Amino acid sequence: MNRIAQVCVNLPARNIDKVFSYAIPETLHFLDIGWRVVVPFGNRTYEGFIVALSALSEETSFEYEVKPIMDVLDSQAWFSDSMLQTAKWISEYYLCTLAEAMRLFIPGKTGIKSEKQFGIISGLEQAAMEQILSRLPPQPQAVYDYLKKHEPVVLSKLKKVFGDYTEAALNDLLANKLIVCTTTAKKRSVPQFTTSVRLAILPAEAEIYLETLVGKPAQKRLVALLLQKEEVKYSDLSTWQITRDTVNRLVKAGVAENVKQQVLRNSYSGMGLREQTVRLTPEQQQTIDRIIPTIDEQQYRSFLLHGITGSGKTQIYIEAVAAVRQQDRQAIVLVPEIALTGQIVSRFKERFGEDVVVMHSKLSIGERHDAWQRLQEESAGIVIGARSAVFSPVTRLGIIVIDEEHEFTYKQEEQPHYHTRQVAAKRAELEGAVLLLGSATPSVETYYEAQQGRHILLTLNKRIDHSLLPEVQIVDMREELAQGRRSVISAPLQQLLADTLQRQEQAIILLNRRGYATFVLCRECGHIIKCKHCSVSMVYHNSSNMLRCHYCQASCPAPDICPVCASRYIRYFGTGTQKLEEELGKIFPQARVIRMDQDSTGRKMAHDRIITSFSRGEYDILLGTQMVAKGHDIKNVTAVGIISADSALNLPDFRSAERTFSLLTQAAGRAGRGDKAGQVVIQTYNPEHYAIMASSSHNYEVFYRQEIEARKSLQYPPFSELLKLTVFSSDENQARSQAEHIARQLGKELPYDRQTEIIGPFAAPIAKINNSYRVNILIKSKELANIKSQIVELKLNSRNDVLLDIEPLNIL
Ligand SMILES: Nc1ncnc2c1ncn2[C@@H]1O[C@H](COP(=O)(O)OP(=O)(O)OP(=O)(O)O)[C@@H](O)[C@H]1O
Ligand SMILES: [Zn+2]
Repeated sequence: MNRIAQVCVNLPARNIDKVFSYAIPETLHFLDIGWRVVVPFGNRTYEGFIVALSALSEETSFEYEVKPIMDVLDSQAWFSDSMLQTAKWISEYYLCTLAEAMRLFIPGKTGIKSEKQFGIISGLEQAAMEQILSRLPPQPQAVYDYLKKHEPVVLSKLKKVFGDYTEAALNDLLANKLIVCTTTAKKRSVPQFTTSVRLAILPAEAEIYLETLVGKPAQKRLVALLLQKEEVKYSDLSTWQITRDTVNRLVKAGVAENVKQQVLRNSYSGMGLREQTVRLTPEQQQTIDRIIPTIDEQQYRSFLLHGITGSGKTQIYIEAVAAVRQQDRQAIVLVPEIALTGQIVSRFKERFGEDVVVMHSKLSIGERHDAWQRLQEESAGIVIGARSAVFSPVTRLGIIVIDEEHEFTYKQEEQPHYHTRQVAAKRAELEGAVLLLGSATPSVETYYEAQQGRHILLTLNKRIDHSLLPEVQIVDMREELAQGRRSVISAPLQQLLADTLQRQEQAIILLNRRGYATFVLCRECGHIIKCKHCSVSMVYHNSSNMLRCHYCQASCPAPDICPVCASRYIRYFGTGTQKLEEELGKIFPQARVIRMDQDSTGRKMAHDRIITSFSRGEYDILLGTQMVAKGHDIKNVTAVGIISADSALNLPDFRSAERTFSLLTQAAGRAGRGDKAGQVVIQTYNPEHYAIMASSSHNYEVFYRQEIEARKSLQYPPFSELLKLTVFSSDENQARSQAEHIARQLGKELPYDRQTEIIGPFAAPIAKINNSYRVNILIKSKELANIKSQIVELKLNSRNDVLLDIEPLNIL
């Protein structure tokens, strides 16, 4: 033992953020920085990541006993140097523990599963032991006898045998010092293997052996088969009517042997490979000509590809990735939500076949592990996935593509609150790779950065095949009302749908509220039915006749009478997607309508199935929440209707205009992507708002110019940095007083720092979610560095009742 490893122990706790020293035993002499290992910690076993190594010298002294590393989890280092550095950067920038940051890079929360196990304490005097035991109830006695026979036994096994009273019995035994408890660690992702059988002797010898197998037809069959096929999988044995027994006999005789091979699980395999030749348009060619040379340089470069909807951005990504693969470097391609982007996956698969690995949130940990292993071993060169794929263990990164870079799903809404774009930039920078951001509606921050020269701006201004952007009509819903029309579907939209159906073309309708009625009110007493655990109203779902909370998923049967005044005048208000579906059915009884929202897409890949059958023309109208607006490329869609452009606009958030502009522009951009012209109807109560006007002319620059002025005058990002601090408590007063205390503490330093402003504390607009009250503090600063170090000093980052969101996308 002459080397010491500094290990980041993968502890769930937020209040322990340091590395610990462990000795590297002789048997694991090959260990190096980046390996995942198993280490003892306290009286348990944990996964750890080696972050540094040092030689053990005479002078080294430790405050604690240095224990040896117990085991390894992989057959090579999991973290490359740049992955490790990215993790360190994340922990400093987003104020989380190093373990939290490193966990992002592994499949599952930890690579090992540890479990308690029990054994009896030996060396007790028989008489003394029996005396103690006799004073205990029968259950502990039974457990003790069992342990004596079978020790060591893991907790789950004991529970199976002894049921509910297991823990109480164990506690009794532990308290009386009759048994001991330790933990065992098991690797969580057990690789899958197939076993096959093959000859262990030369074919010529086998031919001779075959002659000796008189009266043993099964063995004879197997030897003959092995001579012919070299190898037979265990799983195929039954097709030849050969049993395991027969195999075992031949193995015993030394004639055959078993071979174990690892199977890599891949749920997307089976997608076809089709050669395709695409001739790039001159615009596409010019764009790719600017990217390729930088890929050859192998230096960090960052591009913003601003291309209108339907301008062929995906093809640019494909060409850039192909250039990276030619250099034998690897690519990470990020999409907002994999379930909604089947099209991009299949286009990459068509071009690159098995070289593509798809990361999906519904993959099992095992499948994820295998996918990552293929990247690590470079048997695959391209990974496509949602935000977490930015952490893929590719060994030689050449490019990171972020499609639809403006999407909010790139921000993780849980601890640590990282933004994929920033992590990607950091990784690309550390590895000398290209970062390619693409969107028809770039985020204001990214576009500003491009203006400042931090990204090279590339533009695509034309749609493929000369198709035109759709014509957009804005319908003022106040006028509709003045004309006595109360339907959620305006006259112009109804006309557009009728024309579209008549031409046998297809329509997409966007309504950003799911359910049937969005609130339930008693006409008599005015009571609105709210969730018991959250401060929001319950939404009525007609398919189940239930009220449901969209925040905590609580549900209850829809009431017939008011729970407060017992009146029968219960009324349902507000239109959700379910009600809209019903309305459409009334107006267009012959139309085939399919709904897509969270309620209709619960099962695995349901999104994909809905989009596929809609694009095959099995439905006329696709209606749903914002997921219908995302990236689909369906040529026969010529009409798009937006029921309410205002739902995002009315949020008290400085990004509400940006959200509205991009949602409308993206939704409108689904129409007229083939050779038929598209038409769009946007319904609104704010027809003169600049976000709505700009989206009706698909004009990003016009929107951006107004928006950036507004941001500047209010000093919002990109002109400042934000930090949101949320205090949680089940007690409303406690949450508020804690938040006030924190605001005072942080405020003390501020007189010297004019650049920083503390807003709040204020109750979050939805003050209570899942029985927990939330009070926010928003900090706005030219430079957050000071305030961040203050937060660390006050240890606010390690408190369990405080959440920190650096550069929040949701300030409410
Ligand atoms: N060079 C080309 N020749 C012919 N067709 C092309 C070419 N490039 C792209 N396409 C086709 O044009 C369509 C639109 O391309 P794509 O989906 O990449 O657009 P996009 O820019 O990503 O649009 P959006 O931002 O709306 O998602 C696709 O059907 C694609 O197959
Ligand atoms: Zn609720």
